[in-house]
Amino acid sequence: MQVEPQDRLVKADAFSSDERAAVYRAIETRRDVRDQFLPQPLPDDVIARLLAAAHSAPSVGFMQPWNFIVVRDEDRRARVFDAFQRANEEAALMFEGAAQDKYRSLKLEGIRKAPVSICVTCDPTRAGKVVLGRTHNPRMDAFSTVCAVQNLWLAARAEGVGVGWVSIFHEQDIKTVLGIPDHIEIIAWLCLGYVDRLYAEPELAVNGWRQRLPLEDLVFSDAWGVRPAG
Ligand SMILES: Cc1cc2c(cc1C)N(C[C@H](O)[C@H](O)[C@H](O)COP(=O)(O)O)c1[nH]c(=O)[nH]c(=O)c1N2
Repeated sequence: MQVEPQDRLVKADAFSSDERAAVYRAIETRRDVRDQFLPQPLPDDVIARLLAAAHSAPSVGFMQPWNFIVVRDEDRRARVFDAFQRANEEAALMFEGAAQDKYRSLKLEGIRKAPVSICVTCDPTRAGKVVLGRTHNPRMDAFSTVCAVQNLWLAARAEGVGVGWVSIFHEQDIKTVLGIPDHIEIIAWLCLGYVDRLYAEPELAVNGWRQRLPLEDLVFSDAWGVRPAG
């Protein structure tokens, strides 16, 4: 007997209030971690769960364009740190005066302190030339990969694992260190390790770099610029 697609539907009730609270707690207390990493290694089964969470992400045309390079090797991480340092100096020079001093005072990576890093990449060729849903915006493959990163980030919060996203480097430098082919795009360098303390607010807000915008300033009603009534 043929199984019709609708026979594959399963019950989708709302979560219990405890389950909901857990989801929102992960979302609200997730932080970008630079310095709070504890030295103990992440067990393989924890890494496997985080990668499974990432791999559960939505993707355009179910393209699943991601790869995950788990980097434990200290020498490679040291070379990535060197690439960060070079780029970070270039970045500092893009700010002027007091902002440059402030920028230099910020901690913006935990590449060597975190016991493991995961480089998340996007393969634009994963599902052939024409991909359902990506026909009119090729960047949708990268957006899909970012969804995988966010899944991993939230799952990590629930596991007591901190994640720090580092993007201050020339992509080619990291490709050279990890042997990544030319056509693959690097989406994220993630530093991972157990944490027992996290900032209650984004570290950049705590350090006075930039504050969270009021949500109501960002929400429009029906058309751009139209504020919701009331
Ligand atoms: C695409 C992308 C790239 C980066 C980041 C994030 C994202 C989404 N963030 C982390 C960023 O600073 C942080 O998410 C915000 O400051 C908000 O803080 P919480 O994540 O809520 O703690 C980040 N942080 C950092 O210290 N160095 C970096 O290179 C980057 N790069």
